[in-house]
Amino acid sequence: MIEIHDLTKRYGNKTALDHLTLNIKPGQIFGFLGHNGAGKSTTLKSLVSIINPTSGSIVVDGLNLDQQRQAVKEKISYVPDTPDIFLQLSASEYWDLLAAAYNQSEADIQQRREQLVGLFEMTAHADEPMASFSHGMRQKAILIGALLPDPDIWILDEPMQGLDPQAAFDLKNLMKAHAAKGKTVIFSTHNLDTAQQLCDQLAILKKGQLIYNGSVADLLAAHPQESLETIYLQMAGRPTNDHLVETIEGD
Ligand SMILES: Nc1ncnc2c1ncn2[C@@H]1O[C@H](COP(=O)(O)OP(=O)(O)OP(=O)(O)O)[C@@H](O)[C@H]1O
Repeated sequence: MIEIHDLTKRYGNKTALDHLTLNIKPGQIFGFLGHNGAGKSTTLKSLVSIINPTSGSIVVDGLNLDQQRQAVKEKISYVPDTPDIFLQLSASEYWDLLAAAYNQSEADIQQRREQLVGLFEMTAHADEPMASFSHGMRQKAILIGALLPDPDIWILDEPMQGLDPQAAFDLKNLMKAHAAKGKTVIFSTHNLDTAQQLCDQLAILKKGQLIYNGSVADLLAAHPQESLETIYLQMAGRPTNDHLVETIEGD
C-alpha cells in the first residue's frame, strides 16, 4: 500500500502540488490524469525520490520514504517522462546498468531481459547507441530497463508515449498481468481511452489539486450518457462556453 499524505511541492511561489492525499492499493492499476502542468510528473517523481516535496509524507508498505529511502527505492521501477537519457550508452549497456542496481539473481534478470527485448523487438538494436534510436525505440529501451528487475511497484510516466500500436498493446498486457499478480502499477497518461481500458482507480489533478479520486466505473455512473472525455473536460478543462477554437478557425 502506498500512502501519500498532504504532499505539497512548491517551486518558489509556484505550487506544483497542493496538499495531495491519496492511497494506492496493491493489485491495482492506478492512473493519473490531468492537463499539462497539473502535477502528475511531480507526484511520480516524489514517489521515486527524484524530487523532495516541500511538505507531506509518502509511506510505502509501512516504510517512510524520507527515513528509509533505499529500502523503498528497491521496491520500485520507474519510467521517466522523457526517454532522452543515457544516450551515449548502447541499449545493452543501459540494461546492464539497471540490472546491477537491483539485488536479484543474474539468471533471473537475464531470462527476463531476453523475453522483454524479444517482446519489444529490440534484439537487433541492443548494441546500437541509444542516441541513434527513434523516439519510440528509446522509449522501448527505457521500458525494458525499468521492467527487467520486476520489483513490486511500477511507476510509469506516460509510458505509451511514442510506442507503436503493437508495443503499446503489449505494454498494456504487461501492466494488467503485473497488477493481476497482486502488484502495483501507477502510470500517467493523456489518453483517456487508455485510462478507461486500464485503470482500476484514477486520480485527476488540476493545477496541483486532486479533483477526483475513485474508479472509472463510479465516475461514468455518476454522469450517465456521457463519455469519459466529456466528463474529464468538464472537470479539468476550460468552461464549456469557451469559444476559442471558433475565434481562431471561424464557425
Ligand atoms: N524544475 C521545475 N522548476 C519550476 N517549476 C517546475 C519544475 N518542474 C515542474 N514545475 C512546474 O510544476 C507544475 C507541475 O509540473 P508537472 O511536470 O508535474 O506537470 P504534469 O502534470 O506532469 O504535466 P505534463 O502533462 O505536461 O507532463 C508545472 O506548473 C511546472 O511548470
